[in-house]
Amino acid sequence: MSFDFCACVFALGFILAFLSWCLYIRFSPFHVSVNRIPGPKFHLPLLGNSLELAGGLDNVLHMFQEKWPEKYGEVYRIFLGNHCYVVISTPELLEAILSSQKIIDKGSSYANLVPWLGLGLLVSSGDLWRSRRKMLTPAFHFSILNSFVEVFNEQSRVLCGIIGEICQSFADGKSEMDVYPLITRCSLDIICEASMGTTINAQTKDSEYVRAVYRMGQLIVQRFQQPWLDIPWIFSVSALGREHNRLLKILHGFTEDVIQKRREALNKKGKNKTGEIETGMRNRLPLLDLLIKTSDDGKVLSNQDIRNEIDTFMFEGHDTVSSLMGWFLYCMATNTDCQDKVRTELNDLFGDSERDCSEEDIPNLKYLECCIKETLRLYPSVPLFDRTVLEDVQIGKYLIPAGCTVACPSFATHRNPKTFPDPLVFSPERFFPDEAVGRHPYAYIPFSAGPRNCIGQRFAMLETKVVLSTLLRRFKFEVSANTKPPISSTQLILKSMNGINLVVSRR
Ligand code: HEM
Repeated sequence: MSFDFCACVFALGFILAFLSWCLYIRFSPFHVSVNRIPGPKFHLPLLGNSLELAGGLDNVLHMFQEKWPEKYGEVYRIFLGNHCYVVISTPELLEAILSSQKIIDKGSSYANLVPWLGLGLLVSSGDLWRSRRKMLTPAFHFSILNSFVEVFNEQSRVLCGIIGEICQSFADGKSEMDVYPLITRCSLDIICEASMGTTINAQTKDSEYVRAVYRMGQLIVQRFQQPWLDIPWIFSVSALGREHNRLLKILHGFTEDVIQKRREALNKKGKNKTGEIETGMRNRLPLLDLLIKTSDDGKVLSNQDIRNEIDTFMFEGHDTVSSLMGWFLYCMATNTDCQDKVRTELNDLFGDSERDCSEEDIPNLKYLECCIKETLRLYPSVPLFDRTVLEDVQIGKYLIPAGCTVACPSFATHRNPKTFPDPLVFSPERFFPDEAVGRHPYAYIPFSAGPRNCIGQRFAMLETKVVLSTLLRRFKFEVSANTKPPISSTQLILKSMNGINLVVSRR
């Protein structure tokens, strides 16, 4: 066969395949439904519309939450690979999705988390999720949460010590620093103690485990950017895949070791008269103790089940809180009038005293709470989360066919001028009770909403109030005119691509 003939057959085959593809995405029942939803007219096989996401991680945030909603509206659909995402930022339609007891399964974007987190609470679905959620809810009872205030204070003091030392090393007691890594290590120490009852001293010591937690977060995002790594054998032979497996060993090894030691310690301490395990830690009940207690020696929960839940809390419970605290300090530094108002509130409550922030102080930190809420409006730690639709569902005027993923872009939802006038202005007063009257409950969803909302919401609010009030009592935060502002980006969590660089000085 001549070369020309082969080239003709190939060209013809290509044209036929292309035409079939065009017919398929125009007339298949699935596409007939999704094509009624606004979105790009065409998408490529295997790639979908992913090419539009090319560039840095800041572009992913920009396309999903600014460019596409601007172009297509509050409901649009997009193909990533061959998968259809329906992105919804209308509060009424978000309510229909998030309050549903049927649409509770997570989308395919969570798959990369499974090797590390297994089928822990964040990733699991159906009855497994229902039973675990019920089992874990008591761990977040306010009486247990309040017992962690002591840990929040201890770690806040360590953080202040570290920041104070950096400031002191400069003649004018003022230093520009990236506060993000410092805050992250503080929240890691806190979540480790709360979930495992173990101190890792991430703030003061180098640790293989801490390095592995950091690196795993980055690696999961890198994997999203390289869709060919979704093919298991390619991933397993790639440099990233080999590193992934090495990190998994460290992460799982650490958690397994802690579980084993804690089990032994609890067995030694034995049980008190009421059958409760005595932890020797006053009222403090790390999540691990609850899980070991519930496990009934492996009959209800295996060691791996326990590990999955602990790893989930380590993942969900530190990066989200660090993101919030980092952006909060940035908002304070750029809105000094608000920083002054928080400080006045703190002065009224604590005066010059160096005492800890107690659980009784928490309800009095009203303006601080509004500032935290406003930070989460502008910079929601989880800027996009999703649900898989297992059965066709009518949402507003659109039929979303089974197999689609519905994405909830809290970042875009929170910047909608219809619900939040002058959306880019930092205004904590929006959360004063009078101002919030009449606002749709699903217009503000930093912790998601409905049955699959964040189980750690109260924990996070309590932790951030203690840590941030302690920081603002001791330090002043400003921005330097010469430093570039943070570039927000989606890295599962909303992070700055260039750190959070602030000028910090002692008060
Ligand atoms: C500022 C802090 C936090 C924010 C903004 C936040 C936000 C969220 C959001 C939006 C979800 C829903 C995700 C989805 O549907 O895919 C979620 C779920 C979850 N969060 Fe948080 N979170 C925070 C802190 C925490 C903390 C401190 C913990 C643990 C102590 C935690 C544990 C979880 C878990 C286990 C889930 C899965 C719940 C389920 O599916 O039933 N989160 N969080």
